[in-house]
Amino acid sequence: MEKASKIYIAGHRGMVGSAIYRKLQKEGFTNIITRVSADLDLRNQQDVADFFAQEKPEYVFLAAAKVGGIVANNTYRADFLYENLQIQNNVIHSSYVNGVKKLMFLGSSCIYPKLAPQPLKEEYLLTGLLEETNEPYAIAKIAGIKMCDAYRAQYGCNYISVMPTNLYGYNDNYHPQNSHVLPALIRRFHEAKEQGFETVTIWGTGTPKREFLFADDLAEACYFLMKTYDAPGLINIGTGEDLSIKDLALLIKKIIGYTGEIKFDTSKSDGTPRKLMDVSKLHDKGWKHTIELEDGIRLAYHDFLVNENTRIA
Ligand SMILES: NC(=O)C1=CN([C@@H]2O[C@H](COP(=O)(O)OP(=O)(O)OC[C@H]3O[C@@H](n4cnc5c(N)ncnc54)[C@H](OP(=O)(O)O)[C@@H]3O)[C@@H](O)[C@H]2O)C=CC1
Ligand SMILES: C[C@H]1O[C@H](OP(=O)(O)OP(=O)(O)OC[C@H]2O[C@@H](n3cnc4c(=O)[nH]c(N)nc43)[C@H](O)[C@@H]2O)[C@@H](O)[C@@H](O)C1=O
Repeated sequence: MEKASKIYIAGHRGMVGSAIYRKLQKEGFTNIITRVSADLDLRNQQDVADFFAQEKPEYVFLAAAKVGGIVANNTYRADFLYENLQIQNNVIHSSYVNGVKKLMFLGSSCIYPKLAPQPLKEEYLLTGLLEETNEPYAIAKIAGIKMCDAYRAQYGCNYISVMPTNLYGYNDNYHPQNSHVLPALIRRFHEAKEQGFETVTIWGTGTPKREFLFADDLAEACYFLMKTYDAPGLINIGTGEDLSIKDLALLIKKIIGYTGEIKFDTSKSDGTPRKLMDVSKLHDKGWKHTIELEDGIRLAYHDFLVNENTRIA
């Protein structure tokens, strides 16, 4: 990628897309194109075809998707399948039709079988049943990986698939029901502290383990891989370290300074018991994360506070 290369970031306003946008701007790229969903609904095949024919980007970061936590995934099963298939089919196909040199598709760690051996190696894909709560989303993501590989096989497209672990950071989604666990707990502990609630309720048993990568670290990895990785298949992006939801809650409780009690609502699903990524393939290529969890949570909490008054949901 040259500094004047025409780069399209699909989903540039999202947590991941905005982190990639910041990274490319910091690196001095001068020809980045973006569209908000109100102006270009990526579910609309003709509008996407017209956009690509008109703009002809050379590089594409596909960070647009319908994204949410375990309850959102399990509630809007049809939307997670339909919208993500539509978005990725349209962007990947229109990229091929218009000669995009390289495209990066963002998948997710949920593509792996629920009970696969840990840590998760890339070759474990499709070796077992998926976690029920986010199967629609996972099926869509797996289809995206296979579509990139199929367009490489048939048309020679250099379209790569990267699998991030759970992410958090600036511009995260703090919706009380639809968000992921880390932003959800930042908001819940903050509001409990501000309003003097005696207890904070965590969903599930607190025993599942999760790995968390700061979104700006992910953007660094995406930039690194867009420059250096040209292979079919998939590559994991994570920290290689995980912790239990209970320990995550205790860490966020400490950082926010909440002094009440924690309760567990075991009527809510735990989801996958563990999904620690094996990141040796990425480490062997020369990239490692730099932002550790406690520092990252402090940065995310500050961002939450700064944007608290303008938050819609
Ligand atoms: N958050 C996480 O923990 C993880 C995320 N990922 C992946 O990273 C990518 C980005 O996730 P994240 O940044 O968290 O998500 P966000 O919800 O923060 O951002 C999603 C973006 O997608 C855009 N979008 C959604 N639907 C449409 C549509 N119909 N047309 C056009 N744009 C649309 C939105 O655009 P607009 O703002 O203009 O409406 C938004 O900017 C996704 O592929 C996700 O699967 C992978 C692993 C973990
Ligand atoms: C990135 C990844 O993210 C999702 O999978 P997930 O990691 O299971 O998602 P989650 O962050 O929502 O939950 C993690 C764990 O945390 C527990 N938990 C406790 N209390 C809250 C809580 O208040 N909110 C949420 N959301 N979870 C909570 C929750 O019960 C679960 O045990 C999918 O999008 C999947 O497709 C995917 O790609």
